Amino acid sequence: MKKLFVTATDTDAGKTFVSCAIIESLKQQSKQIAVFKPISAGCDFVDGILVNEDAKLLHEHANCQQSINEINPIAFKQPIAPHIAAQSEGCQITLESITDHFQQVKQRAADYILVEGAGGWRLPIGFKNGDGQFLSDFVASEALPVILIVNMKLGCLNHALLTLQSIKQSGTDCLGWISNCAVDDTMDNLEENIEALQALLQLPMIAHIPYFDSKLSYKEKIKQASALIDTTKFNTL
Ligand SMILES: Nc1ncnc2c1ncn2[C@@H]1O[C@H](COP(=O)(O)OP(=O)(O)OP(=O)(O)O)[C@@H](O)[C@H]1O
Ligand SMILES: C[C@H](N)[C@H](N)CCCCCC(=O)O
Ligand SMILES: [Mg+2]
Repeated sequence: MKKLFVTATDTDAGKTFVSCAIIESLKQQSKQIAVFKPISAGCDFVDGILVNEDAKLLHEHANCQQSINEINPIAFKQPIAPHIAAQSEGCQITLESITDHFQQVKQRAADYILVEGAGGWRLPIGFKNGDGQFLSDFVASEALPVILIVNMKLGCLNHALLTLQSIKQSGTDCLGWISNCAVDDTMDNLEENIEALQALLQLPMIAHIPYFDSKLSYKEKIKQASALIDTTKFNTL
């Protein structure tokens, strides 16, 4: 069973969008894919349970018959930093609970487990005796290979390099990176920025995903994006 952790330079960089494209690309190769979005913030009540849009999208694309609750066990209503949402509800997010929930996903007969982060790499989950705890600690403890999504906009070079530095400091392997135009295709010198990232990150490039016009349906955008994913980069897993 291969595992992937999808992180990004920031929230709204396209982690869910690219995750769905990766899943579709792997499904083309008849793979079974389970998914995990351990923590979400920004949910609606559906039939009495908190449902997050990312969890719904991952549920729609994955093919291991998981429940929404298995995919996304820790969910908060407010679209804010999850540890703050937890505090305001009088609870705490713990590494142990994330690890416990992940055990259930690992029982699935899947070729791949794709895990989507929340926010960026160093997402705080809480503080213990003055020390921060981060979602990246879970990734390191499970030794999940990381895919870094870079949202191509001014400032992304610094964000991408800091993120990779921190991934390496965690002792975690970064499998490759994906450039994603999540907002539009109008970044000045887009090509030169991609070249700079290739030179500076020194990571396999798994895809360049352009901005897909908002007139297309989400399904159609994902279909087109999935054709751009170079899944041969997963062969080393
Ligand atoms: N290449 C793209 N073309 C068009 N729209 C995109 C593209 N990438 C992302 N988007 C859109 O940008 C928005 C943010 O993307 P997404 O929700 O995947 O970000 P995220 O990193 O998963 O955010 P979060 O931290 O909340 O999980 C979504 O509306 C998504 O459909
Ligand atoms: C609500 C949003 N869409 C994300 N799911 C949560 C982003 C948390 C970011 C925390 C931070 O690094 O400041
Ligand atoms: Mg997301």
